[in-house]
Amino acid sequence: MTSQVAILGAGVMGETLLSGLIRAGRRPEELLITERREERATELRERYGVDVVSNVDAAAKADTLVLVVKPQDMPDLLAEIAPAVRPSQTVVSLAAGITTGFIESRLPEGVAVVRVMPNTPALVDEGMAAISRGAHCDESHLELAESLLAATGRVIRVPEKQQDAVTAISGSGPAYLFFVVEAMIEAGVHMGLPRSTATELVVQTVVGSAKLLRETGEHPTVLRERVTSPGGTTAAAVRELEDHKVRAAFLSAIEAARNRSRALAAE
Ligand SMILES: NC(=O)C1=CN([C@@H]2O[C@H](COP(=O)(O)OP(=O)(O)OC[C@H]3O[C@@H](n4cnc5c(N)ncnc54)[C@H](O)[C@@H]3O)[C@@H](O)[C@H]2O)C=CC1
Ligand SMILES: O=C(O)[C@@H]1CCC=N1
Repeated sequence: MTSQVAILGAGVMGETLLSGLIRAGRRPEELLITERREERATELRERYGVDVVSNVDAAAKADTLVLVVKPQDMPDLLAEIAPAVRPSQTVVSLAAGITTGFIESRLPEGVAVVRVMPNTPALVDEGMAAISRGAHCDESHLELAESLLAATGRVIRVPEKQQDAVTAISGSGPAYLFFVVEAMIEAGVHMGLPRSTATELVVQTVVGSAKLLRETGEHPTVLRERVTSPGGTTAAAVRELEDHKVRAAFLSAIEAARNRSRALAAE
């Protein structure tokens, strides 16, 4: 029998993982999904050729259970699957804020739980995921989680106490960058550029800058200084950003995300 992976909750992140696993060569027969919304289940069954089953059937059949429901839906999902879960299975949770202890305490004793924080660039195989071990994990469980996430990008291991900060940085991070992109496009439109021109300029600038950061390994300050000619345009812009406390706003925003992650398990 083939080793099966079930994705429980196939919304944005569940589909991101599902599509990545299929791109990486997993056969639809090796995958199962569960989804509360019927029209969404039909859509994914047609798009990927995977079986859609109930949560209990997924828990009974699959070797690996990947939990991708919202943190607020996690208690009900765990209560539903707990009677079918066995200690030979591995449970991988992608939910923000939900600790391995929270999951372990609601499943049979001894089940290995791995906590993961992924992000949406996984959809184009440029994801960043951080994984942490629960109380009953050994190296094989971490490697299993790594092999799932490596299908869609990079994976690092972090102690679980860092996961709320990771969530605030790389989990939510794409949204901050899209926010900056929106603002830059808007600025171009304000100055009279056609929206399509502004969009092309901004998107390629973001992609190019990301590539420059990664490929040179230079510190961002050094790269920024290279763009900033004395008395020039960039210096004028950066001064405005500092005057408007954009750096401080990022610090507060990311701390707010970290605090929200901490609070989610208590809801
Ligand atoms: N969207 C993102 O960028 C990221 C999301 N996450 C985490 O992934 C999880 C899911 O987030 P999204 O995909 O954005 O939310 P979503 O709302 O798009 O997906 C959740 C899906 O789970 C389904 N669902 C809820 N309860 C269910 C149940 N009992 N049985 C079966 N299906 C059920 C819903 O119908 C929905 O399709 C969250 O815990 C979130 O913290 C983590 C990192 C990034
Ligand atoms: O906004 C959220 O709660 C989820 C977790 C990280 C990204 N999206």
